[in-house]
Amino acid sequence: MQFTDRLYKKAKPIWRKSHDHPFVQGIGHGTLDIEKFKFFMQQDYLYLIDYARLFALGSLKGTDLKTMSIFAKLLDSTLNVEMDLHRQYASRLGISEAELEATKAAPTTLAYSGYMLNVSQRGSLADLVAAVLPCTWSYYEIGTELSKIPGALENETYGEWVKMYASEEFGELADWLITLMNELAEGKTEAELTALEEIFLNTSRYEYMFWDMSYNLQMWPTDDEQ
Ligand SMILES: Cc1ncc(CN)c(N)n1
Repeated sequence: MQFTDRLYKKAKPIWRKSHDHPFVQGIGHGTLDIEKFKFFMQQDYLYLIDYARLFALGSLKGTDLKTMSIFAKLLDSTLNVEMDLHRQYASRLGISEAELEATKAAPTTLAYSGYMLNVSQRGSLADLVAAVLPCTWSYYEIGTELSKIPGALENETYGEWVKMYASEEFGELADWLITLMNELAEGKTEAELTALEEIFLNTSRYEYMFWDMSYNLQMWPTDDEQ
């Protein structure tokens, strides 16, 4: 059994909750309230800025040119393909690029990005990959699953989103990170593997919280005006 099989098995109940979340199902069935999607897009844009930074850090921590160049590809793809989808959606939804970048981070966005960056900055390349893997892998799984719902890919509002995350190109990025995770896990002690597993489970939990935050338009409970 590969290390990522073990991770997948452990995280499955959490991932299942994300798949079944009304936000995710609403995208697949085209029934999601557009205000919730707008909120998600803006928060996700902020999240992706830090997610891109993680790939830059991966390139820095990589010890061979192949690893460095694949992280560079992940960085480019995040900044110029995935975030472009957000920019296009924002323009369709009447949000300017300046507004997108000036979005105030919600507590879950801040906590999730902060956790990933903290683990990756003070840890090893294996810690970094364990932190980002649920993001890429679970989105590919969600995209693929939603793409099987009749009409999901053709939906006027959410079809492009489903297409992006179900695409072969996005799947290749997830596959590459899976392979790297298994390579980096080789020779590690059980205690080290358990620590990686905990990071993977934590970002899986944050993934669920991100859907839930977006569905509930959850900002700071302390501020009246957001
Ligand atoms: C919160 C979150 N997690 C993952 C992804 C996929 N890159 C994303 N866009 N947003």
